[in-house]
Amino acid sequence: MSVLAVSNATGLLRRVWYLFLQLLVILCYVISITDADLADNLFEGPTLSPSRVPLAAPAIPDLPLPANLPLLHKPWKKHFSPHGAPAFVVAPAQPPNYGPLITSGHPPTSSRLSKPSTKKNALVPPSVGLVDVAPTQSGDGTNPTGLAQPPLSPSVSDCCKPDMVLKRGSHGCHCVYPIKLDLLLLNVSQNPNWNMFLEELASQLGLLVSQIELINFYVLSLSRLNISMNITPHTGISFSASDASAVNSSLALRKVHFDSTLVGDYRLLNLTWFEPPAPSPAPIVASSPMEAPAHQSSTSTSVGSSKKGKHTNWILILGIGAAIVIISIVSMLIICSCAFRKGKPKASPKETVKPRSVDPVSAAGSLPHPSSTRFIAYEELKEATNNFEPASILGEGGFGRVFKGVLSDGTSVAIKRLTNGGQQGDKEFLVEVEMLSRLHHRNLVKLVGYYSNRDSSQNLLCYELVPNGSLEAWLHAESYWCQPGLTPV
Ligand SMILES: Nc1ncnc2c1ncn2[C@@H]1O[C@H](COP(=O)(O)OP(=O)(O)OP(=O)(O)O)[C@@H](O)[C@H]1O
Repeated sequence: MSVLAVSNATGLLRRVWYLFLQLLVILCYVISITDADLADNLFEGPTLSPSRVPLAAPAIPDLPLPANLPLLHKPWKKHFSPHGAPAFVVAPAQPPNYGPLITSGHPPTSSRLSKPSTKKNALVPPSVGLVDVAPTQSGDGTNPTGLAQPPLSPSVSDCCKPDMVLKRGSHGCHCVYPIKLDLLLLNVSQNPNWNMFLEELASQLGLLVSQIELINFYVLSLSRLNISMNITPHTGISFSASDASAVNSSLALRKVHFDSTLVGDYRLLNLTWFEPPAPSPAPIVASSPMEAPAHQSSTSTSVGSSKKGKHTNWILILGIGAAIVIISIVSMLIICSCAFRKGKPKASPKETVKPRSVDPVSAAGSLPHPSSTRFIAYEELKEATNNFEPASILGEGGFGRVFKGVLSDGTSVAIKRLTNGGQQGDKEFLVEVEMLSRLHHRNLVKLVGYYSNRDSSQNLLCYELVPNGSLEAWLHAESYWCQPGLTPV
């Protein structure tokens, strides 16, 4: 393989290597981005727990979520955090700011709040529940406000999976994914009709009353109440994105109006939309009750799903990386093979010079002749020097005698007849002719032409005649011209 081809291949390899490094950098960047997403997912995991529903919601725009929420990459649940959540509102996940008006019938304990979405036999309609669970009315000392408690659903068991609740009115353990709502009621009357409240809420949200379950409440002041509820889907196991968005929109923009004699104005503190974790419906019936707290179960489930996502992402990253490496290697091989193929014709500098500068054979038995100067027939040279008569000798050098002559076109020339140098001499002669024919300088005698015949071992060079003899002749005139066979020009 020639030096040229090797250097070309090295350059290409270097380029391919740079390309490979660039791809590697891009891959690292992709990995870092994906890692950030993974970190986000992991961070987000625990927040999926119903017990960690954020109350101090981040600021969000006033506008409700669009009706067509993205269905791809759906989170397991979505928080529709309304705007303007009052800072003094007590988070459901945190110990409420109990004042002297805490109701005694159903003290809102944090343990209840940690499992808001699981209920046992919550099949009692609100009206019945109201009768069953309503606390003692005002004036009993336990509830100084005299506020009638909302009809909370009975306590529950852990029949359902995390984030799921029992569907009201169903038989067995029929679990569904709810929408969790936290409303701040700003002007609750002394003795509100909670049934009417639920009816108004359900009708304006396009729901059935049986779909709404009140799960907790905090009394914040004389007329303020923080109430939590689950809304279960009428059909299927979860709400669609558009349904959830519609509920969020209606409440966030306060399109739902309650009778002023009931609860007055309100604020949507939090809305959480739960969804099945996979596109395929989640199993409806849970296998066994869970001993662990719902918070832990849910958290572990979330982390598990995050791990699944992480695993999938890593497979994707590894796949992309492997593809890049394979493509790089294949490209490198292709480029190398192309380079070597290109390098072959350029075999060697020696070989490249010959075909370019030497013509095909001009006489039988002769080597290829140089094209850069004129080939003069032997007969013409013979004629020009009178058959190389001794009288035309100009001098003699190391390679042979030099004859004075006149070519057929009248050019006076000095013809150097080289002594036999053998086949190797022929080669060297032709190379020299090639070189001499390309040399042009005012102090150099111009080569007019040449004659070469390998068979007869005749090699002659024909120069321009330099009149007035040589410098040596002028310096040593007598001794020079006295040499036998030499005559002044
Ligand atoms: N172009 C020329 N015109 C006139 N005379 C020439 C020319 N070339 C050579 N001569 C004469 O022929 C003699 C021999 O020349 P040649 O070139 O063969 O040998 P050289 O240069 O003297 O020595 P060497 O053989 O070592 O190169 C020269 O001394 C010169 O007198």
